[in-house]
Amino acid sequence: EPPSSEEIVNAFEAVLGPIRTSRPSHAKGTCAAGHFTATPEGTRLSVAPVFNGQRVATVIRFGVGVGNPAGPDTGRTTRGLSIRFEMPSGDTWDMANISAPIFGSPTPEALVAGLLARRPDPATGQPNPQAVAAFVAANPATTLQARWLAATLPPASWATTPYWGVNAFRFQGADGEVRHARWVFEPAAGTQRLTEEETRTKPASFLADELRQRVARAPVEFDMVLQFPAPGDDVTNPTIAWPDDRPRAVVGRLVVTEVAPGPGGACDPISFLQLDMAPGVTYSEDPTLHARTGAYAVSLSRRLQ
Ligand code: HEM
Repeated sequence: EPPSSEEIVNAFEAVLGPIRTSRPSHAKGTCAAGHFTATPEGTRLSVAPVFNGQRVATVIRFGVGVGNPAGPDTGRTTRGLSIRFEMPSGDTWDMANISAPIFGSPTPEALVAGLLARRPDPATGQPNPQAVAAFVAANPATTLQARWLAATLPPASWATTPYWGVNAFRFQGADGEVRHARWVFEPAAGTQRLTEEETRTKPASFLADELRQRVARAPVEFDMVLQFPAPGDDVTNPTIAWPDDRPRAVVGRLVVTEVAPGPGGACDPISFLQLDMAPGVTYSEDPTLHARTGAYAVSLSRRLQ
């Protein structure tokens, strides 16, 4: 039995305290807006309306993978790119992507157990080191994302990192064929990272102003790229990336044209609910994907109370 959405959000609260107004994950963020247009290849590979080749308006949120809205922009955590596609029909499609190719838990069970193992001990206010060590020893897959992040300098800008969707999905093409794929948003500006020294000297909050200045000069753009698995590649485990040499297809371009002048905005009182969208883009068998939407909805209802 996987954990319920309430049990998942309760586990975040056990570590961070009750959810008030900010998200328990990617608590820090800035709203933006823009548009997305599928390439002809995207229209061929998915019959979902978002890939029909027309310009689709988007609500965007750039985030920092911290539990505290005042957390630093310089830490070895993920950055986020969340997108709500608003179809002219009024339908929406949401996604929330991160600046790492892998997730920190192979299953929702491991996510909940990992959070509970890190709950502060009432006596010390700190997690119990034995409980954390025992959990990690029993769940080595939960260390892979942290190891990737420790070995990779943080992005110099929200505009200069790839953002991976991480979970695999099933794309139904115009030919009726259903193909598993993962996506990544590749920055048109190229990948640029902070230097080791900048991770110590940059202010705790620089990403929002950097993006505002950048977008004031010219739109910030990303290519949406699909990656297809080879036989034997695991479509169910988000802690393992598929090798780089797998076939890829550029399916669309995201253009960021506006950044909110300060905190708040259209991205704040919503949650990016990754729904199972039939037809065109549906869930794979990855169990963490199935756990997301319900947990995001419970989190949203608690932070809007
Ligand atoms: C077991 C799987 C997962 C669970 C239970 C989970 C849980 C959550 C929750 C509760 C939130 C806060 C939602 C809100 O209040 O609106 C959140 C946000 C977020 N998650 Fe996940 N998550 C999971 C997997 C993932 C994966 C695989 C990714 C990577 C692509 C990811 C990326 C994000 C991002 C970027 C946000 C911030 C969204 C925003 O900007 O509003 N999550 N997650």
